[in-house]
Amino acid sequence: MEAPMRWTKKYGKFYGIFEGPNPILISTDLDFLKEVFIKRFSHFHARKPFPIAPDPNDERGVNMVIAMGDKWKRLRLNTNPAFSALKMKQMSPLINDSVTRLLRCLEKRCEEGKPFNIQSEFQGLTLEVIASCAFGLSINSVEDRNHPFLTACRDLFNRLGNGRLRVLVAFMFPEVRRLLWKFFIFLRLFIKTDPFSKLRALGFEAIAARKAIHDPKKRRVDLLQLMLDTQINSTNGQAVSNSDQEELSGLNMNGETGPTVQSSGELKTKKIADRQGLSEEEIQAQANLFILAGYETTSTALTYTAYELAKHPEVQCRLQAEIDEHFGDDTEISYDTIQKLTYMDMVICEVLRLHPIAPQIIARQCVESCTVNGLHLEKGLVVAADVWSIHYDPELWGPEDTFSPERKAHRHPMAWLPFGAGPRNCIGMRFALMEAKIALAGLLKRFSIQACQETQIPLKKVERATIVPESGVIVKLIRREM
Ligand code: HEM
Repeated sequence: MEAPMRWTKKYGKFYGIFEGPNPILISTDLDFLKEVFIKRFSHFHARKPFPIAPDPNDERGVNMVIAMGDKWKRLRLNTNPAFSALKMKQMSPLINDSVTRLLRCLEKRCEEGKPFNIQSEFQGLTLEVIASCAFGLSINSVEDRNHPFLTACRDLFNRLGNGRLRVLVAFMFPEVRRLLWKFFIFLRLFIKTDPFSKLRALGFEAIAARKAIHDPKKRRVDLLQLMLDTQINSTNGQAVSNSDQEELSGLNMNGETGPTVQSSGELKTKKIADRQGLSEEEIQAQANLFILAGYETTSTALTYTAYELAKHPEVQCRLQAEIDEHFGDDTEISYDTIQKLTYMDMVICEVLRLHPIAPQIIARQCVESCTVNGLHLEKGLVVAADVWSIHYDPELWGPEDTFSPERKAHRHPMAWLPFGAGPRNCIGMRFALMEAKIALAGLLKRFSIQACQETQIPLKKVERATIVPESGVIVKLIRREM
């Protein structure tokens, strides 16, 4: 976590490291990063290769994070509409249901009057929400902390943090990556109880269950259904609905240069092929990915927010005033009202600036040699943003590195990177922010979060697949006078 910050202080805005034999250029030069991530995207559309992963061009079972080139573009084009503002609004009642259950649990915590780890409450919430939206499953992990789905996901994230030796071997000898991956797939044929296999099986079950529903009145609007609809639409020769065309125009291999998908190199405009619907294997792979990408990240964002609010009661009071002004006694926290909470937005932005959750993934691989701002970059080179140094840069954010939501009025498009940047940024950003805001509005309307003796300040963090508090965040809840 701290190493790139130290190196940036020592070597400046550009320097290189090797991961095994693989060269990585690390930079904090915002204009250069803007070229790589946004403007020259057609030369940098691949991610840094994952140490142990399937072949990115593999037709089956590749998810959007791993896929490259035309394969990635087709997955993203087909999935983007599911994350539009309209679809978020339609999905928000599902989130509200889970938040209502969360509030009942928090009511009990408050009555007990004892300190508790708020991270595990948020984990129950975000897993329930993403399982509902990505798989159509009702798992009630908000109340049932030992739900097999929740334990499988926790187990999976703990495992992702282990296996450093495997990762080291894969970095040192890139040619064994695919072999290692095939070996693990082979093992899974026999060990059907591992969390990956469980998730995969659940994904296929969910697709089959959804396909068996023929009554349009029973149709749910969720991520799974919207991905299945791409199959129907493409059979009709209409891969995406007209209302989604606008959303799709935002995805552009050329970054900022206009709505048409065009590029140099191998990425050509292939409108029909791009919009060909998703296969079942692909839907299952994306649904699994959403569980992994949406569960721990969003619960961690909520946990860091609780930590900062507990430490800064004055910010919490101002946020509560904003929530009271907009919500009155309504029980349902509507999507439209959430959009009006400008201070809430500033608070979350500031939390994610101080606590980036997945900065290590914000990197691109050069797929075609080129020169960017006078620097020649060879095909295969990985360019990574040093997110920590950028987020804590006093020239960008002012001399204080304390929590101060008001400072948001900013800046360069590459100065704030919690969700990455460019056409390959986080597809779930809108979803995560909506969920976090609904949860916080519900919570802060009824309770105040209070730091106590057990609250670890400063917070120790640990780097696993994401960067999380080492032992959660312990707080107390106090009921508000209404
Ligand atoms: C606070 C919560 C979240 C954070 C901080 C976060 C962060 C990130 C980051 C940093 C990236 C890499 C972006 C880049 O390389 O430019 C990413 C990618 C991604 N995220 Fe998120 N994420 C969050 C929530 C979610 C949710 C809820 C979902 C799905 C429901 C999701 C799905 C994805 C996917 C599929 C990608 C890969 C996109 C691609 O390669 O085209 N994320 N996320």
